[in-house]
Amino acid sequence: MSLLIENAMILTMEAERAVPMPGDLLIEQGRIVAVGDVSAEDRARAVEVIDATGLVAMPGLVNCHNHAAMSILRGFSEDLRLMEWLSEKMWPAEARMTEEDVYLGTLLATVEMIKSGTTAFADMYVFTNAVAQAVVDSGMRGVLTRGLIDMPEGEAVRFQEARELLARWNGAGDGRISVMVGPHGPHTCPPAFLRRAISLAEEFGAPLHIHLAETTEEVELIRREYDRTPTEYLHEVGLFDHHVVLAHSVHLTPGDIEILKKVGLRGGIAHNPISNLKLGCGIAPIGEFLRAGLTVGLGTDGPGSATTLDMFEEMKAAAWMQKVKAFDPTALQAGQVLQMATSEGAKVLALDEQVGTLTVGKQADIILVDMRAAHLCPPHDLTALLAYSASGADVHTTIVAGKVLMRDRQLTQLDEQALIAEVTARAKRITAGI
Ligand SMILES: CSC[C@H]1O[C@@H](n2cnc3c(O)ncnc32)[C@H](O)[C@@H]1O
Ligand SMILES: [Zn+2]
Repeated sequence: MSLLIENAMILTMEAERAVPMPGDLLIEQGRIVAVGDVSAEDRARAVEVIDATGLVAMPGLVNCHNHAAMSILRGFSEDLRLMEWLSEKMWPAEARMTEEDVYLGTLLATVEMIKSGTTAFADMYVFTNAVAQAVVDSGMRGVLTRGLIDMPEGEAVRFQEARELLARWNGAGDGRISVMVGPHGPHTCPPAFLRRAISLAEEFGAPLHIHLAETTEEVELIRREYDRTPTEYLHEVGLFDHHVVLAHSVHLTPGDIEILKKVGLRGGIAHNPISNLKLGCGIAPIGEFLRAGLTVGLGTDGPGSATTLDMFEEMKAAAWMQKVKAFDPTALQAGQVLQMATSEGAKVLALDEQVGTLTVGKQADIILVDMRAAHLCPPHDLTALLAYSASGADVHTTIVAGKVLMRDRQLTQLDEQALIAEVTARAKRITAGI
């Protein structure tokens, strides 16, 4: 099966200052086999042709941190501090959620992501068989973890689910699913618990994904408990000997950044600017991370804290926040946030051999963005327009592993209205009285 995308402006994202070039893309067996000039002979083999006149073809966006099923809790509880929001609202609601709720919530989130140009996402949640099944059914690419929190009861069950995710789902969905180990965070994972999670990762040769230094409360708590910063704590327990995704990392000190630099951190930071804004967490020191040579990707966080899963909004917020933090409009530029949302995000999630750039041999995770709109005119600088002026609603077509999941804004696999009705009905039961 081969798919030809012709007459596109192609942004390969192979370099920060990549310049869009006119041309075609040929996809065979789910992979990119030609970029730019496609020979007449190759064109003739195409079974399906998409005319991309007026559209930019670029790598699908990579969301490095999500709790997708929380779409079922979106808008249920707002304007609270993180610890209060989690312990008084989210965790009681999650305790009522069934496997089917998680499946449908995740599937609804995939609709939103596909419609706004995300092709791969990292997730941390519970009932992960259901999360994985939703990823398979959606056609998206997922990097999944079973979130592990130290609680008085059920530790064996949580670790059993994490183990099952690793053993059963890694590589599933024709290789679209990969699995990491997900200790939730420094304040929810004491040392022995964290070591158990690391051992599990070592057993399966899997990377890890964890929240880090999201709030000043967390920093104070870890200081009181261990007389360390959260980063020092994780370092001492041995987390940084592995490929690790560090979500948030808002309150890292220069010493913490030095630690990550010294260990030659494999993986990187999943920066969630809108969630950090909305929860009043602060502004992560992205400029310092980049100067230290760390890899930084973008994420939304869960739909409860992020409001939407639109990665175009995250690109804007990331740039604006760094500019205002530094009082410097040259801080974090358009090309950099586009890289964070594509090629750099793929590195953070250990997906860079497969996706993140439009390169021959990589998986065909591609989006077409419709530039034929008043807010995307005139085309002086397509990179700046994509980073600062476009939104998820401008995504015309979304392709994962060569399969078209949305064509001309019509979903090909999922029934959005049916999912909305199902999730709306379930949300009432979950949140009643909390
Ligand atoms: C045990 S699965 C993951 C767990 O994380 C919770 N969560 C959602 N958003 C955040 C956030 O911003 N910081 C920390 N934890 C978060 C979610 O409710 C799940 O319980
Ligand atoms: Zn999170």
